[in-house]
Amino acid sequence: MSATIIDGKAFAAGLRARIADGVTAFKAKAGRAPGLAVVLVGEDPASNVYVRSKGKATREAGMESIEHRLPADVPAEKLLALVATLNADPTIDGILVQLPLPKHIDEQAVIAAIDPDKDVDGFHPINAGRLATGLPGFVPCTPFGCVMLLKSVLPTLSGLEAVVVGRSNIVGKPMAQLLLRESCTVTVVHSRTQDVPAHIRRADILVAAVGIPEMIKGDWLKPGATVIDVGINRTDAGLVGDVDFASAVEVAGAITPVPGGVGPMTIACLLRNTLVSAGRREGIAMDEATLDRTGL
Ligand SMILES: Nc1nc2c(c(=O)[nH]1)N[C@@H](CN(C=O)c1ccc(C(=O)N[C@@H](CCC(=O)O)C(=O)O)cc1)CN2
Repeated sequence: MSATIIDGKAFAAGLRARIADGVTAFKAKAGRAPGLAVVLVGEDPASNVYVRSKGKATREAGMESIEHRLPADVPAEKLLALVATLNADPTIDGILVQLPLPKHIDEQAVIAAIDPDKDVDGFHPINAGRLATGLPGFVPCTPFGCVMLLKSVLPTLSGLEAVVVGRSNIVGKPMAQLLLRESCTVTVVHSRTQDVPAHIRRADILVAAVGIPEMIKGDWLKPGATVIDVGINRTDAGLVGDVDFASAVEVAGAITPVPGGVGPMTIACLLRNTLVSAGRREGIAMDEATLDRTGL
């Protein structure tokens, strides 16, 4: 048996087209484009690529992209002052500080300084609390994209056993919350978990976000499971996920590839959150049901 390959690149292209339509409608009503400010500190090569891609995708969707690049040794106060300026700017609907930040800057303090209603990354503790308590807010882009991909291949998530591998604030924890919101039975596996394969073998849905190249093997999977691989690991053999694709594709029912699976959804969902933010800030109802449609 060979699994269905979940084409995140194609799904993200469809979502971005719906966002572009939404932006056109927003502009006609608001008389301005939604604005996304992205802040990059330092010269991390991967972050550089992601920030460039975000700017390009933002402009292609018809939005305003504002980029701020600060040197790696910038004092934290200067970064916090920039965030305060962006918070106060009425033309900015979304603020994103690219992670990771250099070691001398307290990431949590920077995230907490962003206006929660412009926090299109969904990382602010207020948005984490809103997600945990079922209130409307912003959901982190990567897990949000994972749920969209899951819904594109599964008729319902309700009642399914879901295992999330990894407990980061960016992916693992919000992913678990989102799956709970979809009425899954959720287990979070992490570095102290005993007998990880035994947990994974129970999973109808597996989300791997651990950052260990090809850690999860095909014979750890429940046959027919839906596998979402969030890992992006650069190895001598190229870019690989957290799941050993070659063995997993023979056992899973559906699986995301790396690259071309979850990654493209991250930027598409960022654009989605920015458009929704602009709509909320201007009192213009955006059709979230259409934006979040799960068919291609
Ligand atoms: N403030 C944030 N920082 C970071 C986030 C985030 O959501 N907000 N996520 C990651 C990096 N990231 C976006 O910032 C990101 C990662 C991967 C991709 C992507 O499209 N990946 C491609 C492969 C691209 C490659 O060759 O590297 C794929 O998987 O197909 C987009 C965005 C950490 N920081």
